[in-house]
Amino acid sequence: MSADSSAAVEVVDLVKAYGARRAVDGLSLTVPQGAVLALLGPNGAGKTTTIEICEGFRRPDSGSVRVLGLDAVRDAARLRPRVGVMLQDGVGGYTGASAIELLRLFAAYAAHPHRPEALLDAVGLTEVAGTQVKRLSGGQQQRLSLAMALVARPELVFLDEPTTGMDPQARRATWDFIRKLRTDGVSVVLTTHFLDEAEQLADTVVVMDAGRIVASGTPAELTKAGAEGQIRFHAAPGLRLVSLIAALPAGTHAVEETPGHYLVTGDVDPQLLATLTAWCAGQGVLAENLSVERRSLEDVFLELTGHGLRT
Ligand SMILES: Nc1ncnc2c1ncn2[C@@H]1O[C@H](COP(=O)(O)OP(=O)(O)OP(=O)(O)O)[C@@H](O)[C@H]1O
Repeated sequence: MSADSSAAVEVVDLVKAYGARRAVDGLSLTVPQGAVLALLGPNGAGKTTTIEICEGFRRPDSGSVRVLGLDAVRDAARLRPRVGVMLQDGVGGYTGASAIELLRLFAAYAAHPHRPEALLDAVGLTEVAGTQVKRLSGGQQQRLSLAMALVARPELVFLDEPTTGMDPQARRATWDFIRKLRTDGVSVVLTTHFLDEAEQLADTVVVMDAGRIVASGTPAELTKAGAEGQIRFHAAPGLRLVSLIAALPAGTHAVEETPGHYLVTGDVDPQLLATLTAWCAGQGVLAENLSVERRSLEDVFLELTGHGLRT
C-alpha cells in the first residue's frame, strides 16, 4: 500500500507483540483529513495498542505509522502540539489539582489554546471547575479528559473510549462535541465498544478482532454488505407464498418459519414493503407485528468472528 501523504493518519502493516502474543497483527488503515474513524472491537482486540502507537506512546515492532505526514515515533515531539490525546485513564496522574487548574496548565503549553473556562463550560463542567479531579465522578473525569485533549486546538484527536463511564446525557453531549469537531475540520480517531457510537459518529468503521481488521467501511456499507434486510410479520397460517414471491422483486424469499410467522428476505426498500402489504391486502390478509430488521454492526461482527462484540 502506498503512503498517502495528505491523510491525517496512515498505518501500513502495523505489528506489535507482547511476548508471543501479537496484539496488533498486520494492520493497515487510512484516516483522511477531516474524517472520523472508529476502531470497534471487543476487549483485547488491539484498539488501544494501535491508537497508542499512533500517538507516539508505544513503538511498533514493524510497519509504518504516519500522522499528519510525519513519522509517529521519530517525529513525536513535533506532533505533540498538533495532536490531541484522550487516554482511557486520562486524568489519573493529576488528581490533586482542580478541574480548571488542570485545564489551564494544559492551555499554558499551547500556542493558541481555547479559553479554559469556555471549554470547561462546553463540556458541562463549570459547576465543578474548582473541584479536585480525584473528587470528580468517572464520567466527569472523562469529560475533563476530553477538554484536555482539545484545549490546544489540535488538527487531529485520538479518543480512547471517550464515552465509557458516562451517563446517557453526557454521552449524547460528547457525541455532539465530536460531530462539531468534524464540522470544524478536525480529524478524529476513536476507539469504542459501542456499536451505536460507531454508527452515529464514524465516517469509517474499522472492526478489529485479535489484532486484525475483520471488516471496514462506512456504517451503511458494513451493515448492508453481503446480507440483505428482512421483514417479519404474523398472519393466518398457510398463506400462498408462491403467489407472494411472484409478486415480489426477483431475489426476494419468503418462508413460513412457524405456523403464522413469516419471514421475507431480500433487498428491503420502501417499494418492497409497499408490494408486500398490497399483496396481503389483495388476499384479505391482515399482516400483524410487521417489522423491518436491519443488520447491525453486531450481526456483522458475529458473522465475521463467530463471537459477539461484548465477549
Ligand atoms: N503493555 C502490555 N503488556 C503485555 N500485554 C499487553 C500490554 N498492553 C496490551 N496487552 C495485551 O494486548 C492485547 C490487546 O490489548 P489492547 O489494550 O490493545 O486491546 P483493546 O482492544 O484496546 O482492549 P480494551 O477494549 O479492553 O481496551 C490484549 O491481549 C492485552 O492483554
